[in-house]
Amino acid sequence: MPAAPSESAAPAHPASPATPPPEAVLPPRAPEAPAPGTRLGSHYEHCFGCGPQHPAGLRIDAVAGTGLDVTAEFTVRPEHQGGPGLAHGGLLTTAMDETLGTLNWLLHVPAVTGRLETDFLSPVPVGSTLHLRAWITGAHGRKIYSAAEARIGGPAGPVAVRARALFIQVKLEHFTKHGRPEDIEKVLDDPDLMQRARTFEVNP
Ligand SMILES: CCCCC/C=C\C/C=C\C/C=C\C/C=C\CCCC(=O)SCCNC(=O)CCNC(=O)[C@H](O)C(C)(C)COP(=O)(O)OP(=O)(O)OC[C@H]1O[C@@H](n2cnc3c(N)ncnc32)[C@H](O)[C@@H]1OP(=O)(O)O
Repeated sequence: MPAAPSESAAPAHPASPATPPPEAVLPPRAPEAPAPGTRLGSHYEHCFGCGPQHPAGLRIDAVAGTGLDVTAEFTVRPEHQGGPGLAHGGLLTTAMDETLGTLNWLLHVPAVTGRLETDFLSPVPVGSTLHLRAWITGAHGRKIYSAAEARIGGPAGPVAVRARALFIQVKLEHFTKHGRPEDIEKVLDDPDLMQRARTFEVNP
C-alpha cells in the first residue's frame, strides 16, 4: 500500500471561493429593498425552500433586517429526518441556501448559488426550531459573498449550523432559459409572481 502523504507534503489549502477577496466591498442596500421588518414571502409557490404549496417543503419566510441581513425560523418536521429523529444534513444545507438566497431582495438583483459551504456543529433533533440569520459579506462584479448561521432554541441559542456562500448575479433569462417549459409557462401566467420578477427587470 502506498504511504499516505505527510502533512508537510499536502498542498497549501487555497482560500475558500466563498470568502470575500480583498477587492470585494459591502454593496449598498438597494433603495427598492423591502423595509426592515418586512416578511419577504415566497419567490415561487412550489419552491422546496419557501413555497407554501410544497407538501414537505421548509416554508421559510424570511424577514428583512435593517442592513444587509435577514432572519428566518424553521421547525424541523418528521419528513425532514436523516438519522432517526434527526434532521438530514442536506436538508439543513437547503435551509441555509434558502435563507441566504433571500438576501437577493436586499440588493434587488437575481442571483443563484454558485458555491455553498456548510459546517454542522451539533445534531438537530426533529421538532427543533432553528433561528436562522444570513448576511452579505461583500460583493465584487457579479459575485455576492454571504454567510449564515442557524441557532437552536432561540435567536441567542447555540449555533448548530454555519454556512458561507458565493452567489452569482444572473439575468431573469437564467430562469426562463433553463427551467422546464411547462413550469415556466405557469409562472409567466401568474400575475403576482411576474409583478415580483418585473421589479428586478426594471432595476437590473
Ligand atoms: C420569469 C421567472 C422568474 C422567476 C424567478 C423570480 C425571482 C428570482 C429572484 C430572486 C429569488 C429570491 C430568492 C431565492 C431564494 C433561494 C433560492 C436558493 C438559491 C439556489 O439554490 S439557486 C440553484 C442552485 N444554483 C444553480 O443552479 C446555479 C448553476 N450554475 C450556473 O447556472 C452557472 O454556473 C452560474 C450562473 C452560477 C455562473 O455561470 P456564468 O456563465 O453566468 O458565469 P461564470 O461561469 O463566468 O462565473 C462568473 C464568476 O463567478 C465565478 N464562479 C462561478 N461559479 C463558481 C463557483 N462554483 N465557485 C467559485 N467561483 C465561481 C467564476 O469563476 C466567475 O468569476 P470571475 O468573474 O472572477 O471570472
